[in-house]
Amino acid sequence: MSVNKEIKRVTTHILQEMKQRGEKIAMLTAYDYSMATILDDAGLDVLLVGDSASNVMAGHETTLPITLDQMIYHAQSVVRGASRSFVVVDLPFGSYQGNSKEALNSAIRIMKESGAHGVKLEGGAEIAESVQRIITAGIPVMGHLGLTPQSIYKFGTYTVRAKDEAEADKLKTDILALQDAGCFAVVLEKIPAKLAKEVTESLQIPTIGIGAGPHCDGQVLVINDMIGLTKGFKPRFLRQYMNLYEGVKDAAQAYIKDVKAVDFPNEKEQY
Ligand SMILES: Nc1nc(=O)c2c([nH]1)NC[C@@H]1CN(c3ccc(C(=O)N[C@@H](CCC(=O)O)C(=O)O)cc3)CN21
Ligand SMILES: CC(C)C(=O)C(=O)O
Ligand SMILES: [Mg+2]
Repeated sequence: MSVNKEIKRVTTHILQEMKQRGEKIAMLTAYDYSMATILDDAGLDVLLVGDSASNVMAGHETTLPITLDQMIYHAQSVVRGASRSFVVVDLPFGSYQGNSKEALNSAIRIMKESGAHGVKLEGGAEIAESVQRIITAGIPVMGHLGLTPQSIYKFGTYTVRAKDEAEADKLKTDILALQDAGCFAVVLEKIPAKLAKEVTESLQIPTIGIGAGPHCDGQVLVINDMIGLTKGFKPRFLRQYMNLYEGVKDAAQAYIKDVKAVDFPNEKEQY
């Protein structure tokens, strides 16, 4: 028995228990080591290495261009910073839609090369076979329904999903398919709060909402959005906890001023 202080890692089992006792699951995205250390220390239950890295890290307009190799690089950095949080990694567009073997290979690469604890895939019944195959290999899978940004060109907009009955019925079928395939949780993005409540109550596994109301078992936001780094991005579902854009800009301008004025470095800041 090791005498080292044990760090109790959040597991999928703990997340199920949280749903059962009504404790909400707090999840945020993370893409790099420094932010992961802060968020892990703050007590986040789950860190998501989101393919939103394509937008907020790389500056792409959509999540489509980011590659599996790039996701693994972000995941490795986050895993090094997370001692307690459960780390989930998005399988990027093009790394799992082909067939279930491709999906399994991509999931295995993420687990083997990054040390993350689970993967997330967008889609419903059409990916259930892939989900099942990944879970059979021992890899925890999180689902993602509602607004699925990897299929943005099928819809053309980022508007709220499953507002009409047909789409809501499809989501209900899809989420059951994901639960039956063995997903440990499902992200619900931009769907009516009433629908999210209904499916959350009907499921055994936790739902994690983003723009899906207060009745989900947990919430997720993109870290850059909630600390106010993504200037001009203020959808209704977003709560901004700081304005880091202005904070960093002010700091940078103070630095410029000090450098130009030969105020920095001073006597104490040199050798
Ligand atoms: N920075 C960032 N935050 C995110 O939440 C995020 C990403 N990037 N990239 C990947 C996806 C895309 N997501 C999005 C993108 C747009 C809206 C959105 O609601 N946009 C506008 C317009 C919606 C409309 O056309 O009605 C809004 O103001 O609501 C929501 C989620 C969520 N993900
Ligand atoms: C918005 C969350 C759920 C996500 O998938 C991402 O950040 O990529
Ligand atoms: Mg994503």
